[in-house]
Amino acid sequence: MEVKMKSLSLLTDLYEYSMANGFEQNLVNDQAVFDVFFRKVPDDGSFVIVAGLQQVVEQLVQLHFNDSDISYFKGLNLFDSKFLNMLQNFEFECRINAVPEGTPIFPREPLLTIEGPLIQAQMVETLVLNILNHQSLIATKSRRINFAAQGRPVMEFGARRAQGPDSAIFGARAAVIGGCSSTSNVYAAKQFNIPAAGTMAHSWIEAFDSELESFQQWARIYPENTALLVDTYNVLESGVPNAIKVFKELKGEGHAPIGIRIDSGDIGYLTKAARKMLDDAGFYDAKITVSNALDERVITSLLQEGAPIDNFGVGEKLITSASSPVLSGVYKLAAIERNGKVIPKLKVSGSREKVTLPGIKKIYRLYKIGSAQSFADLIALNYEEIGGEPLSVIDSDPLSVGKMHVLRGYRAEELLKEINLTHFRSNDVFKIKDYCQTEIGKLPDETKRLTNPNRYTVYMTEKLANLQQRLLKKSAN
Ligand SMILES: Nc1ncnc2c1ncn2[C@@H]1O[C@H](COP(=O)(O)OP(=O)(O)OP(=O)(O)O)[C@@H](O)[C@H]1O
Ligand SMILES: O=P(O)(O)OC[C@H]1O[C@H](OP(=O)(O)OP(=O)(O)O)[C@H](O)[C@@H]1O
Ligand SMILES: O=C(O)c1cccnc1
Repeated sequence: MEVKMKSLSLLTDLYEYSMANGFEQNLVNDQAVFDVFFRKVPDDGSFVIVAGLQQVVEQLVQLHFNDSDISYFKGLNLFDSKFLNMLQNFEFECRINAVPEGTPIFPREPLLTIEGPLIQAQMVETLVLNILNHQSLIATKSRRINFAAQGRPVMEFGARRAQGPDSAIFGARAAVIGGCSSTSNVYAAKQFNIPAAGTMAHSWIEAFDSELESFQQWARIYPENTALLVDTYNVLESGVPNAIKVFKELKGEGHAPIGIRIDSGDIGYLTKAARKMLDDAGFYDAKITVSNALDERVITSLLQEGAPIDNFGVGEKLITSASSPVLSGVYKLAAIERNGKVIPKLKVSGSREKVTLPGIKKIYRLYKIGSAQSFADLIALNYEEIGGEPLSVIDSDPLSVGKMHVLRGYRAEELLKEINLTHFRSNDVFKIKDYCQTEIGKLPDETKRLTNPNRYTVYMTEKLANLQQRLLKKSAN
């Protein structure tokens, strides 16, 4: 049985409840639509891999407030008794549309929308962002690291250096969505049905009187799983020769060794020399695993210099997204529904980049007819017919020149899907990983490279652009 995340109803910023309490007294019957989107991709990449929807849904459907929560709220002396009564009998009534986990998504596109009573939709902002921002950040980092590894398996090794237990557990899940093949984190492996993997620590080797004896004892206990850590004393003079001795003994007993792990020093030089030694001894199939503060930059450099590496173990730089540790996904009001009328909302800001896209929207991935490769995305108002031709669109990037284009001969695939909250079944993480790889496969190659990727165009329809302009003008009056 799958273990669920603990209830996090109070994982919120106080102001969500201060506003909700105020809305209860003012706009109690208003419905709202909020969009989750981000403006900047970590590591200057071109897309984010969305992850965390399963945990968002688990949290929202079980959102409730027990007696101790209510008495805590009472003690704050901020909230009206009507509001506290509502919390006591709380049932989440909002509808959610979201892109499936594993979808690559671009700046300004709503990747999740929440529609329902204003009070409720406001209350869940912090929790929704907390979950989506974390898992999407790590899935995005994992995609980069796995892209650099060019298909070689990457084991997630980060539990000891993650920022606390939840980052380790949900980070491991996100790392698999982004491309990792296994995790050393046993809790995450059990919870999410991920293969648990690992080798040994230096302490195993140090604990014995000699390196050779430590290897022999390991081989005796795990004859079918002998990956020996060869860098405790001296990789080429001691570690690899001792590993070869043990592999020969194992071979005599009919077992095939797994290989070696190198965790320090010049990995390029050491793996080449170790590969030669293993091959000279006839152990062509013994795999070389490396670790030590690896990330996409180091992995790219190692593979460029021809390092014969079969597997990577990646911890701290992945689980903390060390080189770019923030995904600033935001939660913005797109519309209010009052007395059956939809009123689009816009946040105007000093910076053009921060002006929001008003109204209830849908997003589409666009393909030329007959092509499996997408050329752009499109943000449209929810009542627009997309797929008919021709369609007037404009680049949604606030820094673009703002020229209108006419799209012809395209196919549009809608990305936001309504989530059935009562019968939501999350996919297996490996299914999500496969889906992620398929979806990335549909994007232009230039958008995927690690350095200076080409910006992928996200259009908005003329109608949406006009609405934004109209509201901007109105706000200036
Ligand atoms: N040939 C290489 N090309 C690029 N980066 C490398 C190469 N070999 C190792 N590295 C990376 O360089 C960094 C070296 O870090 P550091 O100096 O801490 O390692 P170290 O010398 O093995 O020390 P320690 O034993 O403390 O880990 C690591 O991130 C490692 O993965
Ligand atoms: O470098 P990372 O990408 O985070 O990968 C995980 C690191 O954790 C271990 O080191 P540690 O020194 O904690 O323990 P050890 O004695 O097993 O090497 C392992 O040997 C890796 O170096
Ligand atoms: O199993 C391993 O080799 C491992 C696990 C966690 C961290 N470093 C290495």
